[in-house]
Amino acid sequence: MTNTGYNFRKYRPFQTLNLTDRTWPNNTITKAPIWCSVDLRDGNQALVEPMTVEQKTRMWNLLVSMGFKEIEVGFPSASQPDYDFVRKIIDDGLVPEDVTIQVLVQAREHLISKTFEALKGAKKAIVHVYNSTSTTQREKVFRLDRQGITDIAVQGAKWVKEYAAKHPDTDWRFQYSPESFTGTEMDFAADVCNAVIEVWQPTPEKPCIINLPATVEVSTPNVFADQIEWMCRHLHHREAVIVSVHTHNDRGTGVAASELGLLAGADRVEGTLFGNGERTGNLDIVTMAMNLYSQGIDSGIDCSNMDDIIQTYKYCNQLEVHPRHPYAGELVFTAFSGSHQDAIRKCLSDQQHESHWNVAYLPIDPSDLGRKYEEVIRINSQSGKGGVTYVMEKDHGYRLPRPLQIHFSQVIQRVSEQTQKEVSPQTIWENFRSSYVEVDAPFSLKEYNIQRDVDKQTDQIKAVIDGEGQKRVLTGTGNGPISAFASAVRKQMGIEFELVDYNEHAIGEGEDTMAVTYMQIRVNGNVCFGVGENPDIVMASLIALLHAVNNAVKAGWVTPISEGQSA
Ligand SMILES: CC(=O)SCCNC(=O)CCNC(=O)[C@H](O)C(C)(C)COP(=O)(O)OP(=O)(O)OC[C@H]1O[C@@H](n2cnc3c(N)ncnc32)[C@H](O)[C@@H]1OP(=O)(O)O
Ligand SMILES: CC(C)C(=O)C(=O)O
Ligand SMILES: [Mg+2]
Repeated sequence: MTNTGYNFRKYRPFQTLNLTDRTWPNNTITKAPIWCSVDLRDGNQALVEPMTVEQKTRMWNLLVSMGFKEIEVGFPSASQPDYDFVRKIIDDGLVPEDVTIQVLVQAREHLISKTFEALKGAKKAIVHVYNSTSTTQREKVFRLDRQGITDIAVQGAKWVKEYAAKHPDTDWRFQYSPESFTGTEMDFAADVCNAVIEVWQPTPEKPCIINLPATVEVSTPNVFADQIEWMCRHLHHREAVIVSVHTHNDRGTGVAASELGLLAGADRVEGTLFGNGERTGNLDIVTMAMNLYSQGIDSGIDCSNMDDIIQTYKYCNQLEVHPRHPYAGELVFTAFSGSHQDAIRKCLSDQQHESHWNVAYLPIDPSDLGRKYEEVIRINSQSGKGGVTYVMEKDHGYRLPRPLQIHFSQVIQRVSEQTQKEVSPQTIWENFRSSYVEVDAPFSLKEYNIQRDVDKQTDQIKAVIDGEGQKRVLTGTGNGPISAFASAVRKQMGIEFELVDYNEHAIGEGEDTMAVTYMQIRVNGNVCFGVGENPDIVMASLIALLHAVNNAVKAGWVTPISEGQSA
């Protein structure tokens, strides 16, 4: 039943910006931005249970190891764990020389004072002060006009500057965010930021950061890009200002908005691993970094141990990573569908001849992220011959000829339809063996002997076969061992068949090398397959032929005669 409150008329469209001379659509991203992880602050403040100091330390170590050079470590004036954590990384010397810690604070003096107390002894730090500037917040929350909101920002900027001056041993940098920027009129956003910039008087040598947040994502990313381009044009001392974007994901386009923000002139992005953060989350830095990586750009962020990153993320945030999460999810490199598997298998086998990664359906090489190729192709009822063939070759070294690929994939298709489940590589292997390799009934080959007549170019075979309670000695002649054996089977066992296809290859190495042979026969219009393996290639071929014959007998397509009967 429809919920009567469900009414789109309750909402109005987002405001766009009339920026007709926008330049960002013509730009491309050619280098990584300055990254700032806000996992320990924005991510943390959105958790059901905020991180303990121990969890924060684990997350910190991960972020440092991944290569982040700017890390917002908390809101130390807000809570004891945040304060204690900041003290811990400073007192225990856990901050590498090339990493700058950042902390967030409201534009309120007692909180700023506490923040500087928390940072005592830091070699360098970014103090990030914010206040809300949007129309809604001005009217409903702060009940102040534009001037009143500007005064809060300017006062906050002054306090930050004054407290910094009292602690000259630290190399300070300042950051300001007009919180709820995307809900703010652009002229006012620029005015507030410029007022703050004028207080700080940044220089190119000592720039400040103006961070423009989509605190709530309210528009399509192109509108956000217009806003960023407009701000970049209107900020004072642009050469001394690092423009940063901080996107959230309310409309599901947090990554797109940050990427377009870079096209529009931003220098820096704030975000979190896998996008953990308020409501629908922040910009997902893993995705954005991997998007760059997959374009041949050094992202500066090391995601090569993706499973370790996920483990730490889960432990610290008590959250899961969705199986479809870009680059990281358990299923994102997996193809179940037949045509995808076929294309992947063909591209992978040709990849060695390519100068760059060129594999259909796989935007990057899964092994770059520590993922195994076993995860790439998995088999269910949507899979065709490509997937089964891939598993047989990748896991076991069996290069099935095309007709057998088609036949065997139908065997596996039936298994998956019956079980209505994914078919594991182990089940594929067991079915392969029971269908073609371990088919020693009703007949099995015990021994054989070949005599070659060099003049006539023929082979005469004598083969001993067990089956149906008797031992038979078959003899036959042909232009090779297989045709000699085939002739003996036809004549002495009364099994009429046509040899359709024969393939073989070696498997294993050195003393363990085995011949694998694939035999396809036609019996009364029906196709049967057999596979033989043996160190001796002739033996392997004869076994394969007998396995194909056994399959025909088992299917009831032919009835062998007993010894003594004539064919
Ligand atoms: C978009 C973001 O992610 S912003 C970051 C949000 N993160 C957090 O809030 C997490 C940590 N925060 C906290 O624990 C608390 O907010 C504290 C401890 C910092 C402050 O708590 P409180 O003193 O109770 O204040 P609270 O945050 O509720 O703010 C209420 C008051 O501060 C004012 N205020 C809120 N934000 C700001 C700001 N950025 N600058 C100046 N004043 C502010 C409000 O107008 C309100 O004033 P009023 O009491 O006169 O009506
Ligand atoms: C504090 C600011 C930057 C923030 O997290 C937001 O606006 O989303
Ligand atoms: Mg935020």
